[in-house]
Parts: sequence; C-alpha cells; structure tokens
Amino acid sequence: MLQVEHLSKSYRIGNQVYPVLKDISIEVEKGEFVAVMGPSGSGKTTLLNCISRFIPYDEGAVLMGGEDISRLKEDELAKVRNRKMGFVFQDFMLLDGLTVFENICLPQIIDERPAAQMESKAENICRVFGIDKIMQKYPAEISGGEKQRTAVARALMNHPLVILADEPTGNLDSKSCRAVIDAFLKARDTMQATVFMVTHDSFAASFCDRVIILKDGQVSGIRENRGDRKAFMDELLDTIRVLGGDFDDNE
Ligand SMILES: Nc1ncnc2c1ncn2[C@@H]1O[C@H](COP(=O)(O)OP(=O)(O)OP(=O)(O)O)[C@@H](O)[C@H]1O
Repeated sequence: MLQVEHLSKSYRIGNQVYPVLKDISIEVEKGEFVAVMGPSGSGKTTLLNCISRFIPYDEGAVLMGGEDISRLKEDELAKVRNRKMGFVFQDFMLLDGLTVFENICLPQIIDERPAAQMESKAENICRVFGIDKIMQKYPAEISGGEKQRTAVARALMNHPLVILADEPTGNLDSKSCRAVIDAFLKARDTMQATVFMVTHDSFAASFCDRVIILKDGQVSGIRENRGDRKAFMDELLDTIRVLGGDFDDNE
C-alpha cells in the first residue's frame, strides 16, 4: 500500500549539507498499523513530510497504492493528497469556525462530492468514532480527545489509502490517548485503513502491528507485535533504553 524506496534527504544550511534520511526503504501493507519511533532528531517528521511530499527529497521514490508520487506536479499532488492520504497532526488542525460535522466533511467538499452522500457518510463516521453527540459543536467546545477523534474521522472521509499521523497522541492525557489509538484500531479493523504513525510514545506504539525504529536517519530495526501488547511495550521500552538519546517518552 505504501512503499518508500531508497529515500534520502539532506538539509542545506549555507555551504553545509546535513544528511537526515539515508537510503530508507519501508513497505506498509494494506490494513497495517505501523509506527515509527526513534530518538529526537532521528528524522521521523522529515520522513513523514517526504512521504506526503510536503518537503522535497534528494533521491528515492514513494509509491502509494502502486502509484509513484515522486514526480507528480503540484496540482496532481494536491488531488492525490486529498484522495489518497489522510492526515492527523499533534495539534489537530481543525478549523475553529466550522463545527465538528463541517470539519469532517471538508475533504469531500474539497473533492466536490454531492452533499447528500457526504452528509450521510459523515454521520456514519461520527457514529463509528462516538462523536455523533458533539457533531454540531465547535472545536473550542470539545475535549482534546474528541478533537483528535474528529481529526481521525476527517482523515478517513475520502477512504484514503494511507493515514499519516504525526505524534497524534502527543498533547493528550492517557485516557484521550487510548481513545485515539482505539479510533485508529477501529479504522483498521472496520475499514481496512492503513495507518503510518510517528510517535515518541511506547504505550501508543504498543498497539501497532509493527514498529520501525529510526536512528540517525536510518532504519535501525523493526519490532513485530506478536499479540501480547504488554510484552511488546516492554520490548519497545528496552529498545529505547538501548538506543539512548532523547526519546522524550511518556512512560
Ligand atoms: N528545515 C530544516 N532545516 C534544517 N535542518 C532541519 C530542518 N528540519 C529538521 N532539521 C534537522 O533534521 C534532523 C531531523 O529532524 P526531524 O524533525 O525529522 O526529527 P524527529 O526525529 O522528528 O525529531 P523529534 O522527535 O524531536 O520531533 C534534526 O537534526 C533537525 O534539526
């Protein structure tokens, strides 16, 4: 579903070139929930931004559902982002002047879909994520966990091939964090959604099918969830200890 092939990215500051991603190759299957963890500065956000092509990369390719998006022009890319990618950010990125319901409808409005179809779809998604009672409220009137579930619901509106999430539980207490992770699991289990999430949080990552460990811009390991979540979390915490660096973990 998502393939990253030999991706490299450097930042240039003056005459100095700083390599940040070094020959990264990753494959995520349809319906997989995958996290990327790594010390601060290891390149996690840069990787996510290269995948969505919010920032350019030097070498390599990104394929989404088999389509190479590496060379798409800006207008084609905008369509691909709206139709094939769903985004969930740490600070929710909801529009304050729109209700929860209107925020969720946004991707379909941008895609110029018929109103009736859009509304029933949005109502359905609100029910699935338990936010149907707050549909008419504005972002300022709902909790952090509800905001993030609204963001997950919005990310799913166009049935994207991949949801890209950057620290989606970063600002949340443990109860809200669990609600957001449950929303991703529900999306995976009921809609076969594919989720690619950057996180510092080993608790959130322990619900994933796989965790990719980044260190110094390279994939330094992959951890598989074999079904025992607590054991998986211990394995992730051990990995963090061994890697050292600033992990800023919540646990
Ligand atoms: N626009 C930029 N220009 C120059 N260097 C940058 C830029 N953005 C990021 N970097 C550098 O690239 C490296 C990777 O940054 P990135 O934000 O991808 O790391 P990260 O793993 O997401 O870190 P964190 O966990 O702290 O958010 C860091 O050393 C950072 O200072």
